Parts: sequence; structure tokens; C-alpha cells
Amino acid sequence: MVRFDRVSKRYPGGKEALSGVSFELDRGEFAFLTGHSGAGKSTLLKLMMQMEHPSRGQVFVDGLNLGKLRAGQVPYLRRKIGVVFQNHQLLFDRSVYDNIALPLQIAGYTPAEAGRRVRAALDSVGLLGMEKRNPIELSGGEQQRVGIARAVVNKPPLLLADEPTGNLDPELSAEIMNLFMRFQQVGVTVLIATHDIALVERLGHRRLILDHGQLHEDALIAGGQYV
Ligand SMILES: Nc1ncnc2c1ncn2[C@@H]1O[C@H](COP(=O)(O)OP(=O)(O)OP(=O)(O)O)[C@@H](O)[C@H]1O
Repeated sequence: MVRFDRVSKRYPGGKEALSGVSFELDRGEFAFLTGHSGAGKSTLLKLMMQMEHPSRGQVFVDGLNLGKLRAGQVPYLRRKIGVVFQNHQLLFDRSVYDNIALPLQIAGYTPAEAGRRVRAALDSVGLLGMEKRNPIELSGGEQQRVGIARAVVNKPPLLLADEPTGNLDPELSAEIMNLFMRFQQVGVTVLIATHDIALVERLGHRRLILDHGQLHEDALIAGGQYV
């Protein structure tokens, strides 16, 4: 689903944010992306969304070679990817329903089909019945669930998250991570960038570790131990 082939990224005037990074994520795989602040986690996610371009190397998403994508194909790529941010970027002057329906309106769904999909997305994050509420009335954990519902409402095959539990306490963080795992169980490929090493170690799963722009470990959990 995702392949990085010796990818480097240098921002104008800066040092290399990523250096020769190669890895593959299979369809339906779940992985964490960890590393110190400034290690390159957000940069790696942005390259997949074509928000940044590599200085060297190639990135493939769902068979698309992003270096060969025409400008007109970028919306097609973005529809394959659901993104969840730490600060969830919800619009507080709109209802929960409108926040989640936004990507569907942009994609041209009819109101009836959009309504069906919004309710299915809310159901998948345990918030059915909250359509008319304003996000400002919801707790931090509920707001993050709305952010996840918005990311999956288009049924993207790839779900990326950048520090999705950054503002949440350990219990809520574990609940949110469990939600991501449920999407993996229905075939979605999931990659989550996080600082929360304790949670990652508790949950297991494959772990990609960035250190000063280099991928220095790519481990699979086995019997509770990284190998
Ligand atoms: N737009 C930019 N212009 C110049 N340098 C940048 C830009 N974005 C990131 N960088 C630099 O690239 C490096 C990697 O940053 P990145 O945000 O990818 O790291 P990160 O691992 O996500 O960090 P954090 O955990 O703090 O969010 C850092 O040295 C950062 O200062």
C-alpha cells in the first residue's frame, strides 16, 4: 500500500529531515511511527499526502508513483488517505454532522448518500446520535473521535495519524488507539506517528523508528518483545 524507496527530504535552507528512508507497508497493515521531536515523522506523513516532495528517492501509495503524479491527480491521491491530526482541526461554527460531511460535499455525494455515510462513520467511532451537537460541547476524546469519523467517512484504504493522542490522558489515548486497530481489522492500512512510547510498547504492532531522519529500526512484536 505504501513504499518508500531511499527517500531523502531536505527543506530549503535546512538540514536533511529524512535521509535514505526505505520501507513498505502492506495493505491492511498497522504500524506506529516513533522518534524524537524533529526526527522527521510529520515530514514522512506529508510526503505520502503529497504535501511535500522528496529531494531524492521515490514514494508509492496504492500503486501510484507520487513523483509521476500530474497536478490533476493529487485530489485522487488524497481521497485514498484519511488523516487525523493532534488538534483535530474541527470547525467550531458547524455541527458534528457538517464537520464530518465536509469531505463528502467536496467529493460531490448526494445529501442522502452523505447522510448515510456520516451516520456510519459516527457509528464506527461510537458517537451515533451526536450529529446535531457542536464540537465545542464535546470532551477532548469525543472531539478526537469526530476527527477520526471525518477521516474515515470517505472509506479511504489508508489512514494516517499525526500525534492523535497528544492531548489525551492515558485511558482515552488507549481507547483512541483501539479505534484505529478496529479500522485495521476491516482492512484499512494504518500508520500512526506518536511520542507515546509506553502506549506503543503496550499495544505491540510493527514499529518504524526515526532517528535524525534515518529509519534505524523496523521491528515486529513477538511475545511482547521487539525483535
Ligand atoms: N517546512 C519546513 N521548513 C524547514 N524545515 C522544516 C520544515 N518542516 C520541518 N522542518 C525540519 O525538518 C526536521 C523534521 O521535522 P518533522 O516535523 O518532520 O519532525 P517530527 O518528528 O514530526 O517532530 P515533532 O515530533 O516535534 O512533530 C526538523 O529539523 C524540522 O525543523
